[in-house]
Amino acid sequence: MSLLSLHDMAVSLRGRPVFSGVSLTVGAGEVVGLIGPNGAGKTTLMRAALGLVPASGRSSLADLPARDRARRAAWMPQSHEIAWPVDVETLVTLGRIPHLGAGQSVRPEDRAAVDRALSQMGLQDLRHRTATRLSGGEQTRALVARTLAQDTPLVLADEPIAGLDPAHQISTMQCFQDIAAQGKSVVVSIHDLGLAVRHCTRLILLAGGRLVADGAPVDVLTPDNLRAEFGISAHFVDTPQGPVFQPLEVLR
Ligand SMILES: Nc1ncnc2c1ncn2[C@@H]1O[C@H](COP(=O)(O)OP(=O)(O)OP(=O)(O)O)[C@@H](O)[C@H]1O
Repeated sequence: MSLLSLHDMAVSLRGRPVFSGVSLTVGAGEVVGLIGPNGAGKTTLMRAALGLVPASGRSSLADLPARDRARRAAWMPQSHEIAWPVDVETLVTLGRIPHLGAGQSVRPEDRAAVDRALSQMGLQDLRHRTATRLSGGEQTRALVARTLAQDTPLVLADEPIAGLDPAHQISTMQCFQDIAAQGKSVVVSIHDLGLAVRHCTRLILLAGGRLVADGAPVDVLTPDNLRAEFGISAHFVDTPQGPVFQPLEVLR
């Protein structure tokens, strides 16, 4: 079952091409890491997939009415700033809006989804704290929880682990794997290639205005791709504890 299908997508911003010719399909049960150097177009690609930025080509999500799209895909933007001084529980409950009718109050199943999301992000003790007064990483976790509470088949998250401590980076990626094990899928832009190879089932490398590679981490993070697109060398080995990837040197 396809949860997202992009065909020949291209975006130009202020007359400057960002990328073109991007086609891909995300099926059920995937954790897809969207990787590429700064400015490669990862954010723009996810926003185009959601219909949030004008694009040519086709996205299976972009043309849906906003409410239907919000029931199919949850979006966590790159900016982890929280605008309103509401408590964490209220913030996370906002993720349930697409499931509620106009004027309908929160139902037991919405509370259950909120509780589950708070627990997945380890936020139970912070649920009554004012979200804007949390630390940066705590605010990020609250926003991930809001995205999870939306309980959609697909999650698109833009650098959701940026700014988290190592334990929360790992547990957030593991949470995405758990979601995938339930048949949902996650597309996550990520700069930490070490965590990407350990937790993503598939990597998509965007660079130089095109989709350079799409496949298993070992097939995408080849020495050639690392040199040509990131300008680095790396140590990448399989160990009994799983794959270990360590960037080593800048090559240019
Ligand atoms: N509103 C905008 N107007 C003009 N150009 C933009 C706009 N937003 C982004 N761009 C440009 O589009 C390109 C892709 O940006 P994008 O944020 O998608 O990259 P990214 O891969 O997510 O980068 P990063 O890893 O730094 O977050 C960049 O060159 C950026 O300068």
